[in-house]
Amino acid sequence: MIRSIWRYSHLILAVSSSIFLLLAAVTGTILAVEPVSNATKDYSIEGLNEISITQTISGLKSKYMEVLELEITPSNYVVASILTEDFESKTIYIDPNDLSELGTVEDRATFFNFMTNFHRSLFLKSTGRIFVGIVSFLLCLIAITGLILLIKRQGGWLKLFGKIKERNFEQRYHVILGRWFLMPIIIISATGVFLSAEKFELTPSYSIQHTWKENNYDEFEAAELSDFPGLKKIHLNEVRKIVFPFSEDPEDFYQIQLANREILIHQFTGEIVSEQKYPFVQLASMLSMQLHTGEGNPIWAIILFISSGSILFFMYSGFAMTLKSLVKKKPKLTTTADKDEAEYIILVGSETGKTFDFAYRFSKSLESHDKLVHLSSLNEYSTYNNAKHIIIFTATYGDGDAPASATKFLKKFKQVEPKNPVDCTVVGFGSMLYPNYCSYAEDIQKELKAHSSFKSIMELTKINEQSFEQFRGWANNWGAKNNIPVHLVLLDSDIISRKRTVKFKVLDISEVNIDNTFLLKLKPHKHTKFKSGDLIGFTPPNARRERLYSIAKIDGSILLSIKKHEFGKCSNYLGLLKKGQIIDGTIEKNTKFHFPSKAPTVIMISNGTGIAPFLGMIQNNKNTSIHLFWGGRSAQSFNIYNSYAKDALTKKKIESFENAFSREGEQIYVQDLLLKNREFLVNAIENGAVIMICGSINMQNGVIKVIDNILEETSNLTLGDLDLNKQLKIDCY
Ligand SMILES: Cc1cc2nc3c(=O)[nH]c(=O)nc-3n(C[C@H](O)[C@H](O)[C@H](O)COP(=O)(O)O)c2cc1C
Repeated sequence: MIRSIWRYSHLILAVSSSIFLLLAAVTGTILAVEPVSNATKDYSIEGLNEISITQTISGLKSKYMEVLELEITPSNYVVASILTEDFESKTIYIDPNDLSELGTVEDRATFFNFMTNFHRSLFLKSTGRIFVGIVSFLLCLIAITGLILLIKRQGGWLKLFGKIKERNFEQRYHVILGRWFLMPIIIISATGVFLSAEKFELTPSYSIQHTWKENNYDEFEAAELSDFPGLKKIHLNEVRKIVFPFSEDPEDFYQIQLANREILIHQFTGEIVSEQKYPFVQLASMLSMQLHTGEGNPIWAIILFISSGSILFFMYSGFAMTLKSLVKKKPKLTTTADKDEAEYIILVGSETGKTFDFAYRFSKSLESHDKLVHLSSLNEYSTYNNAKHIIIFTATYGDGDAPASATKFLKKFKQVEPKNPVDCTVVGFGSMLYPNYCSYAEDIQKELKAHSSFKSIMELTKINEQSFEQFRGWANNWGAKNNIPVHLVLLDSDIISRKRTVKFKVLDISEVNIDNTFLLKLKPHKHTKFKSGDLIGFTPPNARRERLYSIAKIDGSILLSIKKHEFGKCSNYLGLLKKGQIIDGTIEKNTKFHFPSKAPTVIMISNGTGIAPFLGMIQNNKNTSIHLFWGGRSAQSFNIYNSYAKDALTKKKIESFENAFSREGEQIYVQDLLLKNREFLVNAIENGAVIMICGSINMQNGVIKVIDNILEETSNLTLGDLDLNKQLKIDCY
């Protein structure tokens, strides 16, 4: 909720100021070039701290007929306004060491004058200046809210420069540029606000009032300038400006502006007549000007240039992200039954709506079996007169917080007493990139388990990064448990992305093994591109749904490992195929699960039919060190893959291969093999190994848990790091 407030304020401020902000950012970027180009002039004087001002003043006075002013710029240029013997008035750069003239001060380029006017007032005079002042203020607020959001997103100040979780281009670079340039932008905008406020006299007024006793200086004993006590100790590096006495009137003094004060010096005696410190507001004004323009500090000017330019990117990426979230589909909530007639209650916690898509597919598949289903958000949790099953799908946000449509759930859950006991299941949608992976779903699961009216019929299932295959795996398990064959429906978006149908010839089909698994070898009729890890889809006659299988590319053909399911229309249809028969199928690229040929080591972890894509990858391996772990019920379960494994070992395509059997011998799972090999595993991961996991969702959960624990105990790396470094590839169902 609080995060939403920051997010909405950030967005509203950005939208409302966008056009002016765009103009201010473009002109600001151009103006930042000026101090950099000025810095390229070779007038900068070194060693100003060794030149006393008495030396410079007396030198100038004897060289020229009259000296009006001497200014030391922030770039250490020494600029003198003088009158020559020919009564020519000039403003020149000088070298105070030998008083030579280095060049004439040129008028400022018309282009930069034009840009400054545009930047300050958009050529709209006072109205424009007011606009620009307001836009600076808004920019300051946008940058501050942005920084707060960024800190929250990164998990605190200390993690500001930590790993970035965002993958999407706009999000990722919004964060990357944000952490470098938000602070300079806050400085640019805050100083801009100050300068505008000063222009409209909204800041306290200041002017230095020097006082001295009149007539006190009419009589004096003149001293040599070089002996002036007030001037002797001041060096040029401390001076901003010296205004020379206008006439020989003893009450016309040298006015010397230093960094924090101004002094008046008697022009004949050298006595300090008055000394006044600048008020705080004046110091703030001088500092604001320097910080806002970058004058005299080319490095800061370059930072200003990049920061102003980055505002343009923030505007683009911010609007692109907003647009994407605006065009996202409204959650579908059309289900058959109202809350008190439905037997199946599906409750959803979602921030951006994607979890609703999953819930909707699931609800439609239940409805296809004439079940009465009610779908709503978790926030609408209530009593349900007829409910037998409650299925909760929820995402996690922030630091393990509830997503927008679930923020009220836990409070309501404590207040609402259910009418009947119900079976319940929780599915967490999250991302392993976050330390609190699916933790809001865990919180809900805990609450449900502690409540006597709710019977958890399955352990919590976690779906990483909206993996449809993982979700399908969960749906199949849920279906098996409740005797409802769940066929997840196609949505419009799926239909658009459906692939071209290709004809395949059956080259071979194996016997079914003791686990009801068989191998099917196919050859595409026409030239069709595919790789191990891609998916092939079949829609059996009279079925509405396509079923996907992971491909192994063996000798240029497709090898599939298929487990026959009791209700599996597709697996039973494929099981009846005969050698030479032709079937239709579609190939779906699955680039995220292709073999990482540049990795030094690949660790393949699979169970059951999940070994299939690995068999193809292993056969085509050139020089990657591959370690294969496989889990199944018994040694006999592996028989259908034996010839491939032997071939791989003899041809040295793999370096090691270990089996875990759950129903014989040690009765262990594949994750137990990882525990046994923990040292090897950590070492390989730290040296860039890629881990590929293929098989059942339960196996995936077990394996991920083990890897997570091993890393936590023995390495600085986290699962999130592996995902980010593309060292983790998962294809489970
Ligand atoms: C800003 C942000 C914070 C997130 N925080 C977490 C988190 O703490 N734990 C987690 O498991 N997933 C986290 N996620 C991932 C989402 O839960 C995941 O992408 C989910 O599928 C989104 O579902 P939705 O689109 O229905 O909101 C986060 C995502 C974003 C964009």
